[in-house]
Amino acid sequence: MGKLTFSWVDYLIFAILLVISTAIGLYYALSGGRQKTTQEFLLADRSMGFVPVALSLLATFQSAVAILGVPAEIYTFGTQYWFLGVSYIFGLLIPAHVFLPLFYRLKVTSAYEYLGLRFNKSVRIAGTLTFIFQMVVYMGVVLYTPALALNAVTGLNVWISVVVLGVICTIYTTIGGLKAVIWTDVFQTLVMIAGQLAVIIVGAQNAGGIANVWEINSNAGKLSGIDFDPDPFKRHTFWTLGFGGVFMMLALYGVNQAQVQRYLSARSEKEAIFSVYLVFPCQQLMLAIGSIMGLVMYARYQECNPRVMGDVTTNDQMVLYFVMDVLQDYPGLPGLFVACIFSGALSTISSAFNSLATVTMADFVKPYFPNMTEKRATLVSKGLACMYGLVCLAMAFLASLMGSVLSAALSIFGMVGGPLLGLFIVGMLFPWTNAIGAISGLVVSLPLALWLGIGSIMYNNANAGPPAGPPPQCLNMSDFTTAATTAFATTTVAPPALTGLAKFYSLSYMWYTAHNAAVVVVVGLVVSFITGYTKGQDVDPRTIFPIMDYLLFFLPRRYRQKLHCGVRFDEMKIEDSTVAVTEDEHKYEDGKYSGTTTEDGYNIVKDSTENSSVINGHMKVKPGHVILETRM
Ligand SMILES: CC(C)(CO)[C@@H](O)C(=O)NCCC(=O)O
Ligand code: NA
Repeated sequence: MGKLTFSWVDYLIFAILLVISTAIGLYYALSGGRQKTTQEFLLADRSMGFVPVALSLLATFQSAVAILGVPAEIYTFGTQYWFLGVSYIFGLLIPAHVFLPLFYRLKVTSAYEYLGLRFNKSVRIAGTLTFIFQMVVYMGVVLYTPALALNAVTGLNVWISVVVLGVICTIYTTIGGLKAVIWTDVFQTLVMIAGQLAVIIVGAQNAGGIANVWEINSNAGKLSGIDFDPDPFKRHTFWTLGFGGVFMMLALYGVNQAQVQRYLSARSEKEAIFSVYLVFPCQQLMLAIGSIMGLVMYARYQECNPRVMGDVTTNDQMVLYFVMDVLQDYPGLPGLFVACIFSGALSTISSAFNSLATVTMADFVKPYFPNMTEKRATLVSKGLACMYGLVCLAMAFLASLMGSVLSAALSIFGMVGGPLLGLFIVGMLFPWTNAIGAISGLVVSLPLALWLGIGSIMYNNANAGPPAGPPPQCLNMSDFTTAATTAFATTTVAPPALTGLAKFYSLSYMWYTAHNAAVVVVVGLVVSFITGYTKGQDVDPRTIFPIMDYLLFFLPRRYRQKLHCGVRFDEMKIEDSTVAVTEDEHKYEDGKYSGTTTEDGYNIVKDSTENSSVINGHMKVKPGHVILETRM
């Protein structure tokens, strides 16, 4: 197979992507508040509507890794992976209704401020460092993947792509702030969808129509039924994907700063929740597009696997090989597809730069320089966004060491995102956890997770079987060799039973997040009870999620209250609300609000009123105000 040749139309389309992305950055550098405040640069002035927020949420973790990885996965192993879509239901509902409202209530800028409010400064810093580590490693994979794949099929130098991507992205992120990041995400998402649809349409046409594609895959047994095998060591089953996947989604959509920042950039909490709802169909669409492309690929290569023929050396090159194969005669389309995979990468690393700048600012700079001027703070934020861009370039070198990129990326989410999710879960659901417990949980879980994850990657690389996929019955191919047949024959040999460490390493990577988060929770609770657990009345009720009220909603209030373990949720409710004070309810004297009923029906019995005031007939409860006692 020759290298993919680009016509001038292809170059033009690719150039348009880069020019429009940079132009959006320039537009937001010169309009609105001109990126002069951190509110604008890091939080888009909290002015975004739900549609751009949703598309941006979608684009953050949808990079060239998924675009190249999902079809290759489906092509090789059949459609089982598609069941990951099941996990999106709870994987998005829980972030929308548990994590998001909590961050809004606490008015944080960095998600890890929560850890400071719930535990202490050390836990907050540990959380932030974990996040930085996760995103920096992930960025390396995201930047390197498209560059490597492009190199394989077009001969374009890997480091040229890496530098073009890194530099363009650093520029528009640094000058345009979060508004530019979100609007380029919107544009790039559309390019991603267009590029993949073009390949599917042309590919399906060549294979005799989509119905034919479906039938070929069906006859070959590629359309997997639901696999209910509970074995957690099996890579993809209904449980690993549909259940383990929920935890991966929680780590990404619940507590990852990149996404939390998008929630906070929305006009209102309602608008933010709505954007998460809108992510659901979009995410399903992306998964379906990737999966169908895998099926179309199979239909084309059912009789002759390019991997076995030696034309393709890794699974990650399959998609580009296929694109080159079917789009060659359509000038412009190869360019569109390359624009599509670059869009995937750009929209991910731009989110990463901006969120990394935000946490570094909020968790490391602001607390130590509280009097910094807004002008200087914005300048520092821009410097940070730019610095992370350069770090990301360096990380691309490291990524060249990983195996299959899709499982590598998802493993990173679980290896580092899992322990981080665990910190939030043990904080939000278990009031007894103290700071020592939380830190211990992280300190035990993270190394264990890295050992499991890296061990698994190394073990699998060392024991990688011959290429799987369609049989090499390339009888019509002149370069068919017996070597290929021999290579293929070994795939049918049953894998040996695994024991000891090998068994440990073979835990499905889809369970990583859940497993690693669970380690934090168990260690966190055990250590808390050994070192003296925190009493319910001593934690800030705003940092706890009253899960019992939801699980046991049918119980009468007074029973449920007993299950609050002393956490003063009722006070929080009033602190958060505005109390309606009608004429005849003005029973209070000298600023005492006793006898007042709040809007949600609580009767204030006792309070401390120094921080309260009556505004337009409403009692406004200011931060710091404590309602000492309430009754329903
Ligand atoms: C994160 C999910 C699973 C969410 O659908 C998906 O977008 C995905 O497989 N991402 C892989 C990582 C990446 O594309 O960078
Ligand atoms: Na992306």
